[in-house]
Amino acid sequence: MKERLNYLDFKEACKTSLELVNSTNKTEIIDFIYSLGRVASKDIVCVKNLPSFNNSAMDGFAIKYSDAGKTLRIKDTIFAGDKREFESLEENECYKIMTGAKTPSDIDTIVPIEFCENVLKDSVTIPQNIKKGANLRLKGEELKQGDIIIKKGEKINSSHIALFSSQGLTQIDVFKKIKIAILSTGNELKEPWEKADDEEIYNCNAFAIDAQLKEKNFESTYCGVIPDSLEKSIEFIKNLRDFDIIVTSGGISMGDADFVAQAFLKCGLKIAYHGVNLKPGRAMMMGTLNHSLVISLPGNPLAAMINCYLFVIPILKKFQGEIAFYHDFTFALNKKEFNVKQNRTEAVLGKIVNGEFIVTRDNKYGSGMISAVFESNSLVVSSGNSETIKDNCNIKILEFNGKYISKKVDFIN
Ligand SMILES: Nc1nc2c(c(=O)[nH]1)N[C@H]1C(S)=C(S)[C@@H](COP(=O)(O)OP(=O)(O)OC[C@H]3O[C@@H](n4cnc5c(N)ncnc54)[C@H](O)[C@@H]3O)O[C@H]1N2
Ligand code: MOO
Repeated sequence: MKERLNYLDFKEACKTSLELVNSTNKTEIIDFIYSLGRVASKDIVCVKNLPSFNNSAMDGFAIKYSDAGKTLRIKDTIFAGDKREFESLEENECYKIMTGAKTPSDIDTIVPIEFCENVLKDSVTIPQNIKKGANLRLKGEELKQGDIIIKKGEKINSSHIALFSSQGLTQIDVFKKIKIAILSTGNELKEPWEKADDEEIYNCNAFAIDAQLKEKNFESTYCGVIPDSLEKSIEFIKNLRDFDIIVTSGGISMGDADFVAQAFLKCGLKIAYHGVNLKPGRAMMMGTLNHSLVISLPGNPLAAMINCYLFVIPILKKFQGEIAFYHDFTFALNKKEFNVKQNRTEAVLGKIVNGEFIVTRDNKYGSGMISAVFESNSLVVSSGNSETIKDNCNIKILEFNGKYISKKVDFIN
């Protein structure tokens, strides 16, 4: 008789998976315009005060507050980019000034042009009711030299790129992209560009996994289908040495053609676990092979996609050097009661709309289905301690587009 998989508790499997992973230490310096989505490998600090000189926030008049309510002589006009040093103002004098222009050192207030009266070529009447210090942007008020713009391990987003440009920082230290191989298994598979007859199915897992990884900024290489034979599988695996992470799907369960675990073992895999007490997604294996991490997902597409989301994304984030790699959850009101398995962690698909969660197809779908994932945008993970998830109560939800955080939180209901 075949040995039953030794199922690991879901929480234990999540913990073990992440413990197997160390952040990559390979770094490179890249041009800032290509740094979007990459992970900073060093703290990057502000090198130029922001702003780097006192300047006007409005088109208007630069005055001394003590001259409010008076008609003032316009001494000169200052434009953005003007590098001249301006003389101190006498009483009853002001400068006309444009947005972004450097302010003379003795002025303390800017009055927008539309608030002034009698605006002539050489004089203007300033209203009485103005606020001292208004509309001035002060040197270093946003960021000072030495302030941290992005910390090591943070993912670079569009606001970081704005800051890099504002600093003239064109060379950014990032972690090198980790190398990920994606493999499928099964003689029944045809590639989407081949012709599949009724007894054959199209390979959907490889492309679903690749797309999920792309959504989170990872690049992967699709290496093809591992053949359903031990010898050929071993040969195939030997050619994957260059990859940091090898993600497979299928061939991991109890079938006579399920060679994946055996083939990896023959190649030297050290198994961390094989089987998780999770529905769907029980057939899951993880281990290390030389310098690579091997993650074997179930063949059933729905289970493969859910396990990719639950396990693979946090693992890759940690490997890539990100500090925020734990799933974060949100609360939502459960609209419809549904049944869950007892004594087994269950990941239930649903849709969260305006803060309300609606379970997909009353939680009655098979782990081979693809459309149930397509109809959903989130997951509820139940503990196995009760039979139902009641309606009209707040439950913890993992959104497919959810956030990742640096501190572990318990997202299980
Ligand atoms: N006796 C047992 N049988 C099964 C068990 C078990 O514990 N005892 N577990 C079941 C569960 S749960 C799952 S999940 C599957 C997982 O099996 P494998 O990971 O070995 O996957 P396969 O048998 O290779 O395939 C399962 C199913 O998925 C289809 N598949 C595989 N790869 C792809 C792909 N790239 N694209 C689309 N579809 C794919 C494959 O054709 C099968 O229909 O085992 C259960 N059985
Ligand atoms: O455990 Mo399987 O992974 O339900 O489909």
